Amino acid sequence: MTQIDLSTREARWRHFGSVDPIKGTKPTEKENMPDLQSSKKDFLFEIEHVGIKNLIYPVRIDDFQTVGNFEFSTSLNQDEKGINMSRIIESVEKHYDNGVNLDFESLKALLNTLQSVMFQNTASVDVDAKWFFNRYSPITKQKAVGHADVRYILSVNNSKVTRKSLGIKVPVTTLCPCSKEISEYSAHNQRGIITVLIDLDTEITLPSDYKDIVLDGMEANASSMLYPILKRTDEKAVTERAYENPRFVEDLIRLVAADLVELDWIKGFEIECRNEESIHQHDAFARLKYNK
Ligand SMILES: Nc1nc2c(ncn2[C@@H]2O[C@H](COP(=O)(O)OP(=O)(O)OP(=O)(O)O)[C@@H](O)[C@H]2O)c(=O)[nH]1
Repeated sequence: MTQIDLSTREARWRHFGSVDPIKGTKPTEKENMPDLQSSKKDFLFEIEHVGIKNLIYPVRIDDFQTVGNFEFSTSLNQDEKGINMSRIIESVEKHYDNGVNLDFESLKALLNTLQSVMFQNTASVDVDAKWFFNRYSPITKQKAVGHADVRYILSVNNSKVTRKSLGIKVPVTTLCPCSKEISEYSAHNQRGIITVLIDLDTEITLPSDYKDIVLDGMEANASSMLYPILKRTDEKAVTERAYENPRFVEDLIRLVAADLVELDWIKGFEIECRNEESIHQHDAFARLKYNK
């Protein structure tokens, strides 16, 4: 076998089939490239939302750094072919400081940047992230880090906020009331996953702990909330609390709704609880929607 010198990357690439680029005929300088997106004529329809989704970017929630999955969009007029999508991430970068702050004020500032660089009246963001927080065990008060999923949806039209929504998803324990009622002893319980999507009043200033208030409404109404650390005294308390507070999926969403309905900064909501049943292969669920 003839010996080929494969000591450089280039030599190895060639060896594996790489070839030189062809001498092209199209311009390579930006100023000479056609800007198709910016071409103007009648494109039949205006578009409500055009943008990017599944953009994974670092975010900050309270003291924790975490990861956001973003959808950003703007409107597009009938006479414009396309948006300049690279400007979306350029706008995100303008508001990036060791992560994008996940709160409504910071997202609004980001949307205002997007509106101005895109020359569009409306802009929207829909972002999901893991929300970490300190959680203390119920009796021994041992601290650990718990988490829920949080979602922010914000839309602006000119200087007006047209949609402001908060979503939270958290797992809890639900103990079956029927099983408790009919059995000589014990009761089956399961992991319930509660999801709320709340339509917030855009005119009312939110309390600083709005996320915690909603999370408390979701967890405190369950048979038990979940804890990262439980010592024996904690485990006894959690087990007995669940037995004392049995909940169907229907009970739980109604009790969460009763808490949310009292809050004047909430205009409406959708709540779902899905129980991963421990005595079935299927799940049980209940969902309700309420507008004040
Ligand atoms: N509008 C549009 N852009 C797309 C689509 N698919 C990919 N692109 C993006 O087109 C982008 C490049 O276009 P622009 O953002 O307009 O780049 P540019 O014209 O050099 O940017 P500006 O100098 O800000 O005008 C890339 O970021 C691609 O991701 C699509 O379906 N529609």
